Amino acid sequence: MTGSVIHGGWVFPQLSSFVPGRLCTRYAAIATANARRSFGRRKSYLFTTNCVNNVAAVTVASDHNYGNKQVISITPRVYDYLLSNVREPSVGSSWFFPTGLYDTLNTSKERDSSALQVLRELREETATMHGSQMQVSPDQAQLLAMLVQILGAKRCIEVGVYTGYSSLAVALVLPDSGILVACERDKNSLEVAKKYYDRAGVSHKVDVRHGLAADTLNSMIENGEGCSYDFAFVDAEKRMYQDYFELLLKLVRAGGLIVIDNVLWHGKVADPLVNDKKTESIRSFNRALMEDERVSISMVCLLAKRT
Ligand SMILES: C[S@@+](CC[C@H](N)C(=O)[O-])C[C@H]1O[C@@H](n2cnc3c(N)ncnc32)[C@H](O)[C@@H]1O
Repeated sequence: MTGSVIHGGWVFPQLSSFVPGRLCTRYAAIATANARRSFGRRKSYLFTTNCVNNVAAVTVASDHNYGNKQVISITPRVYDYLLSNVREPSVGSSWFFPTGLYDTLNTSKERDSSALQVLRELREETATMHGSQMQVSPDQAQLLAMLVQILGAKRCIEVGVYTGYSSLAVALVLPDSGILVACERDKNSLEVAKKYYDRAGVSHKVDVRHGLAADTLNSMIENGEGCSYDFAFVDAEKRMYQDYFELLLKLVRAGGLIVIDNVLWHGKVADPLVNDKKTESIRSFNRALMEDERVSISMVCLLAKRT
């Protein structure tokens, strides 16, 4: 079975030579699963995202290796510009397109203006917390939400919720009948997430699962939920990526989408001098994906600046 491979996105050659301590790259790939032995023929997509944090300068000239495209410098100014074009909700804005959240919220004037700001408020509260750099950036959240909408997803899974920013972005665009299974091992973070699900009026769409994500995913499979999900986002333990991927391939339907974060891992995967366990594990995961004919993949790079 042959899977089509989509290669898109941005290239950061010689990444390790650019202020490596200040670069944090995340990557994601899109994969199409063409076949599953135990679940029959299927097609799903895996999408992985990158984030480059605090990039001082990434300067690369045009090069025929990159199709004569110039790899642009990403500076804080460029990233600020990008962020200024993100529709994170603010009062009166219809960030998330004509369907989903905004329509729902408009049915209740009371909820309207406050709920539209919930993501922003969650981000602000998270910024004061330990581990806040783990949260996806507004542009990443917007992309996740858009992918969910394009897919028409109703049943979603998130592995690694933290305080809930990415899961809230997804839940907000799900239809009222939609569900997001939110897997997280840290109870305290989940308390924050639940508070904001409530405030945004999406608690009924989020099935919070406290515990180790692999256990939760396994129990969902045992529960007969195979091939019943449209979308999954993975943003948890890096050394578990291959396991999460295999479990999610069983849970996500043919034609579904799996998004995997952090696959460039601060640029370390491209640096031969870095050989720690997490980096090695992500490298090996990326290599395996390249060979995996069950899926079509696409690696893209998103930018995020640490606060
Ligand atoms: C990068 S953060 C997730 C950020 C989140 N997606 C957001 O945008 O705010 C990773 C989270 O995964 C959780 N995590 C790590 N390993 C886990 C595991 N084995 N099972 C469940 N959650 C796990 C951590 O507690 C942490 O909250």
